[in-house]
Amino acid sequence: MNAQSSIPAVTLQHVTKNYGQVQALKDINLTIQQGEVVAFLGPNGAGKSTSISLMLGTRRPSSGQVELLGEDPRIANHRKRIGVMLQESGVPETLKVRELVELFGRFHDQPMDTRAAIKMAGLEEKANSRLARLSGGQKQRVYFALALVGNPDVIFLDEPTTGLDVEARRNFWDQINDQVSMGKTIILTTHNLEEADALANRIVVINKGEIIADGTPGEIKRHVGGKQIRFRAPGLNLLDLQQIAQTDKVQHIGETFELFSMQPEQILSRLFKQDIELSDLEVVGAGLEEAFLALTSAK
Ligand SMILES: Nc1ncnc2c1ncn2[C@@H]1O[C@H](COP(=O)(O)OP(=O)(O)OP(=O)(O)O)[C@@H](O)[C@H]1O
Repeated sequence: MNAQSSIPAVTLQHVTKNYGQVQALKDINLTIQQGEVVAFLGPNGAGKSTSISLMLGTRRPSSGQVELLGEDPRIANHRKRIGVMLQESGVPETLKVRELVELFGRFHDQPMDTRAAIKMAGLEEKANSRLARLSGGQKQRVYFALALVGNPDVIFLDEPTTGLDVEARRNFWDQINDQVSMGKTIILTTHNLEEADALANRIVVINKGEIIADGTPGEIKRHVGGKQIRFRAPGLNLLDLQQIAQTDKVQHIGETFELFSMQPEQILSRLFKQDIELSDLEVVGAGLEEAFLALTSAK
């Protein structure tokens, strides 16, 4: 590792951000190394966009320290090493795709060839179209090309696939994964659990301004307990099951009970000992969605 790449991409130390009475971020501590692909995952209003804006230096923390590539994020020189795809881009819609990509490339010292950036974003057929004539999904690709064209070391993607259909989303994931395989640092925000799982090697779960989990997708899934148990038991009520299972992570959906446990065998054995009749029994590995729900509802 050379000295350049040993500098973290981002550090946040004891960072808080208040908007008037609203405490959007509460004492956040986080280091993202270069080469990591990190997804900020959280519900609406969790503080994801605020975190990104602090990392980009477009907002200042109320207290604490933020560094981008080892320096204050507002240092102009550093801005040349980052690529940003925000939800609102504000770029002129009268320009053609090729013109826009070329223009953005000029803001950087070592831009990519315009054609290469257009190809990477899968926009070859639209290169001569004006932005105003593109669909929402195609515009998102243009914003992606604009984030890439400067050949950045660190790429920020704020909800990159919101509003895309399943196929467009998967195509977009392929393009993001191409950047991952080139060793770029990628920091993205998403509500989409499948997206975090598909792209990131680290997921930071944020809720109500606090980091409530930070790990690989596998670790996040394990955080909630190893297995999901699902069954029907007509004679059983929720409180009794919570007592038998010794957990309150139990849900009653229609006639089906669902619970999470690291020791599903012990719970099942206790249920059988009490002669509780179960039907439609399933024991499966807990998914990211269950992990996320359990994490955010625990707070
Ligand atoms: N400019 C602002 N003025 C006042 N409050 C704000 C401002 N921006 C964000 N907030 C508040 O700060 C909190 C965090 O918002 P933020 O936009 O960072 O969340 P988010 O996780 O990105 O949400 P979403 O997924 O909905 O985009 C919310 O309570 C929000 O209402």
